Amino acid sequence: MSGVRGKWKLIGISHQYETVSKKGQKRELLALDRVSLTQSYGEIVGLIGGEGAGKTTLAHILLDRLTPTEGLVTGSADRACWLRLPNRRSEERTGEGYVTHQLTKWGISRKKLPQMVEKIAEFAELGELFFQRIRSYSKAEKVQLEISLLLHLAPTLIYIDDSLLTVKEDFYIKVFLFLEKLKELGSSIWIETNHVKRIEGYCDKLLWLEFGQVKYHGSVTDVLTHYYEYYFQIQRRPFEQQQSFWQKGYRGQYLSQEPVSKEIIEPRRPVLKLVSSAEQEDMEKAQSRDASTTETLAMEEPVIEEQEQSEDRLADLSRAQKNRLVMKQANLKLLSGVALACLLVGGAFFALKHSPIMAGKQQTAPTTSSVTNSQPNSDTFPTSSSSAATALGVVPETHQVQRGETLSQIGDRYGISLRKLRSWNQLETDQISEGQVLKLRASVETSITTAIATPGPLTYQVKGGDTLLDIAAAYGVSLDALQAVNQLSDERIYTGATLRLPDTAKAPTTNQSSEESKESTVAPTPTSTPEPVTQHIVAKGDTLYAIAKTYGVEVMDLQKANHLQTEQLYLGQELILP
Ligand SMILES: Nc1ncnc2c1ncn2[C@@H]1O[C@H](COP(=O)(O)OP(=O)(O)OP(=O)(O)O)[C@@H](O)[C@H]1O
Repeated sequence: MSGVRGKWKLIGISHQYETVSKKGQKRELLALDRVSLTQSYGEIVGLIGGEGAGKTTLAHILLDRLTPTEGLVTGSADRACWLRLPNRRSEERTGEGYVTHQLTKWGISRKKLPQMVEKIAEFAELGELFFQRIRSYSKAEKVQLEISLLLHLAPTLIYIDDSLLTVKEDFYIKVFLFLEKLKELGSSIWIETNHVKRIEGYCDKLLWLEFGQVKYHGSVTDVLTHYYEYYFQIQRRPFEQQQSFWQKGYRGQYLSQEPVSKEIIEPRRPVLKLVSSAEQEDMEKAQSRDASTTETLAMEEPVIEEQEQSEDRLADLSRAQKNRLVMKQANLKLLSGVALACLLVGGAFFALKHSPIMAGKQQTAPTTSSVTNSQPNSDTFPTSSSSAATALGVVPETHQVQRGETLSQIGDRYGISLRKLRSWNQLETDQISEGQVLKLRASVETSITTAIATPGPLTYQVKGGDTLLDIAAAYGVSLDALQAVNQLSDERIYTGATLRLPDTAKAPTTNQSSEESKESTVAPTPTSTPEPVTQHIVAKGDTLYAIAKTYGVEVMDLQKANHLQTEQLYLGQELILP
């Protein structure tokens, strides 16, 4: 195999799945949300994050088995494969028969076959078992067979899942020693795991995903510092609060609460999937970031496993969702459109310049955007422009209407349905005027805060992603009370619907758990002066700036009071209000 140099570049990768509830309700689930990073070849990357964080989805995209709904992937892998156990049909073969069959499929010549089979058998440490049917193997033995085969194919991209953890310790170490050799040859190695401890010593980098978003990507030490701090903060809270916290994050991944029309279900056309080698070469040259040469970008269809992908996905879905409902993860939406664009444009600019598709899109620059927060990412692109962000599918928070623009044009530009645009901006018609600032995202917190800040009837207009529980918690009323005043028999609510708030509703505290809210139904009315608040618990979507604004304090004072060196916040973090 020839050595491979260069980098993977993932720019604004998003992926949506259509899910169907037991009641037949269709909803869009954002499994990956604007994932952007660069990752050098020749390194082992540990992919961590809770169940349903998007690891497998990302793997499918890297392996070119799935086209992301949005975003750009550049990378070079002329032999890509991942560790999957032999399927049922293959299990009828002997280890030897299976290995021979797979090697033949990969185009290994007849001459080389016997020698390679022998090497693989030796590495697999299966002894006589190698000549018996795979169906009699234990899971660990199947993994030993499969990983030995994969390693000897010397792939340029190898994706290893958690099943590697089932093998005995000495075999495990042997695999990593072999991976070190592959690294030297330039292979990209991605290892997915929910058991960080087992892999941390072997990885060069960690990529931590939570609810489809990149939390951190960088050195093992850096990422783990944040990773443990994050989980520690969550674990310190009472169990009910933890559950409510995970559930909230889980629900937040759904783009809509109501049945979606066909228009929304259909995935948006990806901006660009793989760029050609020439384009990538141009991009890298122009960036002067490295003098790497690029090889063919066509990722070969891995023939190692023959299982139907759809079957796997269904299994994954039920497992992930079940587990997550019990308790997992959190969603800290740290990336904003423009902050992300800042990371992207350096790399993106040249891709845009050299890609005819992107070049066309560059004309349509969003005119406004607002920064919420950015997130550390060790490999980032320099400076930004909003046009690049738009072209890459990175949507800013707002858009200022230009002369002659229509709502539908704006929707098309950002890939947002008219229905969502209307609902997020509380538009009764499609009439918009020049200079008007339109929201391009739904935000429970923002809308709740706005609602309470504006004197008027005690109502709340449901936004995409809201749940009844969130709204009840935010206003400090019980779920029952909210259901009762709105005569709701269940928790279903629809985007755009106007909900009455019980008279006991108080100023929103978005970080309140549902349990807390149930206990605090006796509260001042929204018109009365709220009690002085001394602390704020960081909730989803919070930024230091937004918190400071809400409480009428200076960002610097907030930082000082909480000894914060940066603007980085964590979900559940308790902030003292100066
Ligand atoms: N084919 C699919 N259709 C609908 N939803 C899906 C599909 N595949 C995955 N999902 C959902 O997308 C989200 C991300 O799933 P993914 O399998 O990528 O996560 P993961 O990090 O690999 O999780 P795990 O560690 O449980 O394997 C989950 O909520 C999952 O339920």
